[in-house]
Amino acid sequence: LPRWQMNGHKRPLAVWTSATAQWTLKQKKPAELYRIPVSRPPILSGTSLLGKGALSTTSISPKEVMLTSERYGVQRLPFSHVSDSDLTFFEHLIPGRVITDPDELRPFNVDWLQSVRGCSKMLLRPRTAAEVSEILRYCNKRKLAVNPQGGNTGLVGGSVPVFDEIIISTALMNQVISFNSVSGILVCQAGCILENLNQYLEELDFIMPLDLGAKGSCHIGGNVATNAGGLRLLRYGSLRGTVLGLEVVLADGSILNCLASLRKDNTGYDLKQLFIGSEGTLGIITAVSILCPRKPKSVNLVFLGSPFYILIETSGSNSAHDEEKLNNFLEHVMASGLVTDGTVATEDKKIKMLWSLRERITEALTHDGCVYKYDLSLPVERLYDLVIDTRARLGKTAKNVVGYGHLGDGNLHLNITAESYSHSLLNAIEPFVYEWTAQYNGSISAEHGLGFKKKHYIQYSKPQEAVLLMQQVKAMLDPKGILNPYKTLPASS
Ligand SMILES: O=C(O)CC[C@@H](O)C(=O)O
Ligand SMILES: [Zn+2]
Repeated sequence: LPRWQMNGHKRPLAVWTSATAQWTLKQKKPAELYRIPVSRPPILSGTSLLGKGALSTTSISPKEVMLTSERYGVQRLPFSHVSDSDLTFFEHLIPGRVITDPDELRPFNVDWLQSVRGCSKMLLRPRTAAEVSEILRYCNKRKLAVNPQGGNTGLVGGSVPVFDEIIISTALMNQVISFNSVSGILVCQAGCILENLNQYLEELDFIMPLDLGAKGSCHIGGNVATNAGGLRLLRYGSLRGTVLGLEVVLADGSILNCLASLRKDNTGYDLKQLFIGSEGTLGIITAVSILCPRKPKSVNLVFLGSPFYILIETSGSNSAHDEEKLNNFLEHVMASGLVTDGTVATEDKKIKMLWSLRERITEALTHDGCVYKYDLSLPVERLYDLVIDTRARLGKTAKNVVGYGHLGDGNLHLNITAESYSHSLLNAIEPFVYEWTAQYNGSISAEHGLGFKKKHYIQYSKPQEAVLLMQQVKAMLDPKGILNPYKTLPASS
């Protein structure tokens, strides 16, 4: 018999507040008030990913990750090399915020998955858009390549340098600029950590419109730059809808202030959309204006099982009404035999516990060995077929082939594990997975971006004309190609 655990415990209603909290750069620092541990713990013991808001302590990896340039055989483009006079310039511009110590630099050169590694010799920690502007103006003149970096939680190798690009960290740009509790519009700097922003908003009876497993480390600027999807997309829509404005520093150092806080604005091209999802290749996002929903007064989470497990969260304003609707749904799916078991949670602690089962799958997979990740948009009815076909194709050459994701969004996370990295396994997976996806007009990157690892496969999801136009836009905005090179787009032929 199904074991329904209908939890009767009700949480108190959130306290209404009409106060408009105005934060300025000179006021309290929310990111400091809400400093919390990172959600994604280190993969290898001894490798620290702590302290993205502050510099990590020295960490020694027991097994050094192979250099990206060696593993993938990439040639360095003819950018300048950082010289002593460059160092003097940056130390004068942002004293005490130029990192050159190799031990301190190590975690910023390696991605969270420990799958790609660059060899940057310099990390800069600006606090303001004006400082980012000075940095880029100088780098552009000197033809020094840069790698913008937020929380370094990306999964496609987009957030770490490929060679010796200068890392520009957003970590110290962590101030809330303003929040309007009538409109729900938050304006903040790019380096605010997603979870800190959510906690800040919850106290004001609002929430962030996005939520990710990496929330404890990822920065809102990085979320926007990669157009991160996550766990609330089905409910609140993508960042392409909720982001109302951006402040961006362009390759030549000019500051594009499109930080509008308007729900409607039809004056010309919507330039902010160019930077959403551009992965730091067109400009560095320094501030974000984002529309935040009210904190729901009633939340229900159901964890259901048949051949698959599924988590469904409902959020609304009337718990009696919400529970009645949910119970009708549950009776229906149970009676039809679609669902054989499950549990319902309304209590905060249990909701968090159930969500952590879902949020920590990525981390769990890293314990199974080397992980090959695919993030695909497919027609929902085809979603799992790819897992079955991949399993059949790879046979024993893979350890595990698993599929999970965001069913409501038609987004499959296909993950293949093996004892160690091998070119031959990679060649058995790619382009098979991309061809499979393209035959159903899917997308080869639903929400993770193309970064370094997927840039050569863009043509499986975009026509040649679109790729060409993207390359032209890139050449116009960044003629010297200094912004996050080797990422997102294949080199123009
Ligand atoms: O690790 C993955 O493949 C997916 C990561 C993330 O997008 C998730 O939905 O948990
Ligand atoms: Zn996901």
